[in-house]
Amino acid sequence: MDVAVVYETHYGQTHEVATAIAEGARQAGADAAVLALTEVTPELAERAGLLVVGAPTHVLGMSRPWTRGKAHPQEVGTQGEVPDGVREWLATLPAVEGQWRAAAFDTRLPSTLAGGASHGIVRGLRHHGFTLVADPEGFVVEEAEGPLREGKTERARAWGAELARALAAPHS
Ligand SMILES: Cc1cc2nc3c(=O)[nH]c(=O)nc-3n(C[C@H](O)[C@H](O)[C@H](O)COP(=O)(O)O)c2cc1C
Repeated sequence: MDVAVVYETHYGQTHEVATAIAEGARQAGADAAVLALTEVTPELAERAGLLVVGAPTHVLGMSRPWTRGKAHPQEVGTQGEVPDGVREWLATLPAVEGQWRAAAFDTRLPSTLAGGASHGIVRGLRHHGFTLVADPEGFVVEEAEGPLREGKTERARAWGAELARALAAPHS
């Protein structure tokens, strides 16, 4: 697999962006897969030519158990369980010493004070030794539960194609 687009989502918006990124990567000739956090093993993450990691912004950054609980109050009430988010998943990655490439994105509200989960994702990926091939991207949602702002799906496709082309370029 050339490109693995890994996502956390609670209302489906980040999944939608991840799907569009993979479509764009495929249009540019890459073999791309979209994977939920629970589907990605550290071994698979390490094998992907490019790991693209995305998550919703919660309280200016990556989600935490209590913010995920806010997004799933009915589940917390019944089972007391909140699925892991990208913050916990990043901690499971192996150290890869620079030879593996990655990029990060997030979804966020349309506010200058929105923050962005992608900054924390970038820090986590760098911490594990990944080389970032692009600046992080934020995709705006109109409301917490969506929809994506008009034009963002197209932007995600174009970004996916840019990433695939960066992957095809020689290692720098
Ligand atoms: C508890 C909680 C906190 C949030 N905090 C922020 C925030 O600080 N900044 C922001 O831009 N969006 C914030 N949001 C909105 C999310 O970014 C939005 O729900 C997300 O982009 C939707 O993506 P998803 O459908 O993949 O979960 C928050 C949402 C929740 C549930």
